[in-house]
Amino acid sequence: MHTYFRLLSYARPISKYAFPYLLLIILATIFNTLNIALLAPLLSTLFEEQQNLTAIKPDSWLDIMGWFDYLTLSANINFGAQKALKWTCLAILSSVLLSNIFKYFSQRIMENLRIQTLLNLRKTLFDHVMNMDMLYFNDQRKGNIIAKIASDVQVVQFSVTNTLQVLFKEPFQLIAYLFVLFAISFKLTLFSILVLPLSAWVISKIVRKLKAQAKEAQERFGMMISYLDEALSGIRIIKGFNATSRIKDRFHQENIQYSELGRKMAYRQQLGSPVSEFLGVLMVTILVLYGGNLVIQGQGDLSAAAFITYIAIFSQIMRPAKALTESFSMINTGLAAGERVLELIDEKPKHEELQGNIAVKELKDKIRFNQVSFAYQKELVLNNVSFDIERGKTVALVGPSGAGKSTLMDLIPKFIHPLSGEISFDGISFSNVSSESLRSIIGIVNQDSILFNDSIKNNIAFANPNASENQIMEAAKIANAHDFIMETENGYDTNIGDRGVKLSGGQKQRICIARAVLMNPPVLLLDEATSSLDAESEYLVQDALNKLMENRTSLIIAHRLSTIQKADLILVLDQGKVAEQGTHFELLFKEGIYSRLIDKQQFKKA
Ligand SMILES: Nc1ncnc2c1ncn2[C@@H]1O[C@H](COP(=O)(O)OP(=O)(O)OP(=O)(O)O)[C@@H](O)[C@H]1O
Repeated sequence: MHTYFRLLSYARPISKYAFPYLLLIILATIFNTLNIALLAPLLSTLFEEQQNLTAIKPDSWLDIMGWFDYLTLSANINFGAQKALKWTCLAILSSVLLSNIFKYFSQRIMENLRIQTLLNLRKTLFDHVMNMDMLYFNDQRKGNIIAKIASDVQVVQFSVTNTLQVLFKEPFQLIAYLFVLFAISFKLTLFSILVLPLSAWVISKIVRKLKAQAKEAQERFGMMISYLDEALSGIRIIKGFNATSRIKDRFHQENIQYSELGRKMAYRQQLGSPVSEFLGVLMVTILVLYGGNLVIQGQGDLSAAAFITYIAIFSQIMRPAKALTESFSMINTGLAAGERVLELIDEKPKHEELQGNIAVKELKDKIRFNQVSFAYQKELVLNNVSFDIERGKTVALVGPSGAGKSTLMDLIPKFIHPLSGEISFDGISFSNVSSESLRSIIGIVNQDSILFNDSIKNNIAFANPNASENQIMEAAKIANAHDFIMETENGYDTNIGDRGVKLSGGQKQRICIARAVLMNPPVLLLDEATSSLDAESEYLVQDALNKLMENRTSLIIAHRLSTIQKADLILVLDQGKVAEQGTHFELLFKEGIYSRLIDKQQFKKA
């Protein structure tokens, strides 16, 4: 129940919807009940003996059936049977019309509430995911997150608001029907109320298992989205490795399992309806036998018309009862999805306390690493690393694969936080520096050029959406990208496809460089591409990078000898430790790891 109310809190302000909804639903219920209750006067108008009619005014206003009889009989006596029939029909018709008008507007209100919940919940989820720290995504399946935001939320809003609708509406309808039933025959209604809980018990037995199945199904769906995402983003590799049939098979297996679960759930869900229908008819039969006997024996004051009306209403009473039980079966699916959604909302960023609130604007002196260690799990990936990145200088990171270069670089924009030791920015501890301000002065140019399915213009202006066309063009010129951009179909407005598929490797890199040029950050983090480009493209990229690095403080994961040679400081990382540091010639002279790396020609001679 706690889950339910938490989910419902996303429909805030609920009072905005609740009061008008309640009012409309009460009106709709009254008129809906009236039009069935009017069956009795209709039948008596048709079948009553037309002689010696006397209309008796009922004693209490609560005796509605008595009032109906009184009014129709009065009409019958005063205007004749035909006119009375016309009046009754008109009353039924108006009542149906009014009930439907109120029902329609109540549904509109509920729809607004549904949309509001969906909007709020999805926004909260997405905002929350975007605020999580980078390591969170390490342990998460992307598909699972997508499934939660895209589909679970939909299930939640549907089932939660639907239950709300049923919970608000059907009890009123139930009470209204019961009220009329009691008005027709107290004895018979008392008898039937005793049999009602039986059907509720049988149905609850059927739906109990649904929640666990629903949860499993949603998790499977998340898995399927994950496979789909991996398959689509890795399509080139999959085809290249002739792995299409294996991937198809894996997806198919997942699809089968998901469908199987869906089938089991549907079977169980669908069992609810026929069972409750059968139980309903069973109860009506029992009533017909019992009540019919009362009528035949002339016991009690039940007329034939009242008895038929009674049966008509009683068969209707099963509908709200059925809707209630069905919505309880559906709420299980909703709650299972709700728990998955709330699980994500409750996930807290691991290092919230290290966000810091001192805003930095520029680097005046240096970024200092003082005995910094870091571990993703247990094993130290960085071990007591100390060095300075001085303003205006270029520091190159070199070392074998897995040495910890990218990890070290991720520490600077505070994507991850040191396990021990301290990083400081102009003497201010990183834990006090606001991540946002820090990131606003850091430009990142990555190996896997992250581009979005948008125009070239918008991709370059990503960090600076208010940049003018001229500024964008200038940046592209510095990044040696302007010429090829002009050759594309729509120039700067050309769409580059998913992750930039329509561009070559070198072109993608130059767009990323243009993006950094436009951002014009004082500090630059650069991961030099390892993928080989042709000589021409290589030259253009390298030239663009050189221009980008001019007059900036840069930390580079270097793969090119030319970059390394130019660096003010080279940091040789090995198994998480700074094995050597110095300039190119100092390190060559040492004849340590660095000179061996150079000997092995691990660097590109660009
Ligand atoms: N997100 C992660 N979760 C867990 N372990 C990680 C993660 N990223 C890297 N590692 C591990 O940390 C170690 C250092 O990795 P890192 O990527 O920093 O090395 P690198 O020097 O940049 O390597 P390369 O030159 O191959 O990119 C490796 O052993 C790697 O397995």
